[in-house]
Amino acid sequence: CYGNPEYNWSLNDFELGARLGRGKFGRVYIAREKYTGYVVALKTLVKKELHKSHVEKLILREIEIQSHLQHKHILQLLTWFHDSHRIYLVLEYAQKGELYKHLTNAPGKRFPEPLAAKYIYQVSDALHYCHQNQVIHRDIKPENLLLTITNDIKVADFGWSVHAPSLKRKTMCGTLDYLPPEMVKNQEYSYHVDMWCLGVLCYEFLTGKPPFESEDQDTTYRKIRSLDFDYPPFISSAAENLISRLLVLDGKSRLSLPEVMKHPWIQEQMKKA
Ligand SMILES: Nc1ncnc(NCCc2cnc(NC(=O)Nc3cccc(C(F)(F)F)c3)s2)c1Br
Repeated sequence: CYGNPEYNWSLNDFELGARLGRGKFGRVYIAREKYTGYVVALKTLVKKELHKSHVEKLILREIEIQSHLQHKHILQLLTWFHDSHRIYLVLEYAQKGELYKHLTNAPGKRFPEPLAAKYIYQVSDALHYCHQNQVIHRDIKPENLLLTITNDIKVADFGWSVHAPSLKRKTMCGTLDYLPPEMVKNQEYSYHVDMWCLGVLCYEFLTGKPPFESEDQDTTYRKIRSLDFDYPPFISSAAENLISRLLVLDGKSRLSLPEVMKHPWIQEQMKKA
């Protein structure tokens, strides 16, 4: 039966539904496990694609890391299997899908402060749990956050996460907007990279744009290294205080996650959420 760890899952155990999204390496479908009727998200990854981009090890590391993490704000990897062409990740289904779609559809492409604070709190909670398990996520951004039916955060896609401390280059990555200075300079880094990304995320939630966004990569790099960004007039001073204590060039001087969760802006705004 399905309880025993030796059961070999296969595509035959699932009825595939609509496509939920597509990534560079494959697609995500909503699916139903035939025996229990349990609804999941099925992420398919094309082996040839993974091989071409030399990321096979990353997917195995993701599976290894994810199978040890269990937290209410981390999207659960339920199981995985593969066939001749593909690797399949059987994931918890987040009913409200990708958070970035809600961000781009929001008025002014930004969240009201109470909602932004709630999300930052929940991402901080998930990251604190990861760090307690010696895992750095390294890729916190709106595209990797999902929302449940109750509008709560699920941190997803540990494809780039590593065990701390690390020097692993994040070679092929989408946007540079979230890269911390220590990674831009290819220096040794640790958990603090996630705090930097949290600062970038908070700024983007409140303004609709990441702080160092520019036309070209080099300008983005330069702005990150010189901390060249400013706050639009509508940002509250409490929010500005939190962001300015996360977007700090020296990783060790960034606010810790418990301090983020206790920050006055978070506490104040969550009362209104
Ligand atoms: N509504 C929804 N409810 C649940 N899930 C949804 N989408 C899937 C979210 C994901 C969770 N985990 C993921 N992991 C990877 O993608 N890993 C990945 C991918 C490529 C390469 C690599 C690597 F090989 F480079 F590491 C690793 S995607 C949606 Br929409």
